[in-house]
Amino acid sequence: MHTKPYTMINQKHLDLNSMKELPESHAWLSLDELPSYSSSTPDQVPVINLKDPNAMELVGHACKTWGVFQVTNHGVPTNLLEQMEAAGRKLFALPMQQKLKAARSPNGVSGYGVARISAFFPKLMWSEGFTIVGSAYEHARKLWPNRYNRFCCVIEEYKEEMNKLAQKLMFLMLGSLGVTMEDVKWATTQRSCPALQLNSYPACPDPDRAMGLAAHTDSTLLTILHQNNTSGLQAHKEGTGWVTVPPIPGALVINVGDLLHILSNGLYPSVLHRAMVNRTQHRLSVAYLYGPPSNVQISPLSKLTDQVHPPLYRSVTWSEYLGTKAKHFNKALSSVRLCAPLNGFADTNDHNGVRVG
Ligand SMILES: C=C1C[C@]23C[C@@]1(O)CC[C@H]2[C@@]12CCC[C@@](C)(C(=O)O1)[C@H]2[C@@H]3C(=O)O
Ligand SMILES: O=C(O)CCC(=O)C(=O)O
Ligand SMILES: [Fe+2]
Repeated sequence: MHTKPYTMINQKHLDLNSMKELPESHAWLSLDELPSYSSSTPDQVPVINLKDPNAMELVGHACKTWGVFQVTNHGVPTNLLEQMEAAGRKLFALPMQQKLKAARSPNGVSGYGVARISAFFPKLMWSEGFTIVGSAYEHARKLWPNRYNRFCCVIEEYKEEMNKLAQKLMFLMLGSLGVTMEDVKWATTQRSCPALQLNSYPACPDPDRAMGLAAHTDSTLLTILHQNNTSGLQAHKEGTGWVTVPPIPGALVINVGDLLHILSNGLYPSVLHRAMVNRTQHRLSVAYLYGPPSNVQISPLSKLTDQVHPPLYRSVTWSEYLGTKAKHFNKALSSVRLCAPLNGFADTNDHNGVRVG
């Protein structure tokens, strides 16, 4: 019987795990499109113990200065993080043909596939992803016809714990701005429809020319990221450049997303981040993308605006913003901006200039 060589299932779904060389389709010309500044004191992403009596103040400061921080003592059981990681590992270890049974449809949100931001770049990324919005059941059944139950249970439990942590973080982030949960009633009264994004970055034969996940901001209020023990996540800080967010066992990474940027009227800028790959280790990450209920209008909080600080953004719903992001990618935030910044320069987060590939 004639069997086709397995690596190329279709143009976009190369089996990266079996590649001995970097194919041209994945060879990026330049990975460093944004400047890095040398500094004698290395700048490090803050690590915050959520049981610290000053946690609110520390969170506020981290949101203002970095837009990213790590949290410890967050209340999510370590064994659940381990189970989630194991579930992701099991999923990505399936044969490509099996994974493609749960492929994300061209206009769909959930399922297996390449990074959806690939459409904005001339080169492909060294990663594969699996997105879950709502129930994982339909896709899990296609992946494991007789044994999908365990996977679905872990996902549900993980989402439940992440939702609790997201609420806690919202309380701290808004509290540090002097805003109460009363001022944002939807945050406690209506449930949001978060997304879970599992990312797999196989070991790469030529990591200096490959990109795991290109620089982007998340469209969320906040994102909670669990990374395995392999580094790769980098955050961009104005005046510093790209900084690695090192894996700390048991800690979770928190990103400020575009909707919190809008809600805070730019006081908490969303963080530009990317994932790099390495030669020897397989990296795995799980992102919980948390936003408001999809049809709630999000605009700069009135407590944060006055005549001197006018609202900088028009109101948008999360679902509208996701559409804008899908169309304009890193220009989405400036596309909903009302007034030009006072300094006459682009929005701090207007990363239109990011050129890659
Ligand atoms: C809710 C969502 C946010 C997201 C688009 C999505 O519908 C589901 C996946 C999310 C993700 C994860 C990787 C980075 C990102 C930019 C992407 O392409 O898909 C985000 C999207 C986002 O935050 O806009
Ligand atoms: O893998 C990572 O560290 C980053 C993942 C990420 O940015 C995302 O899923 O939005
Ligand atoms: Fe992200």
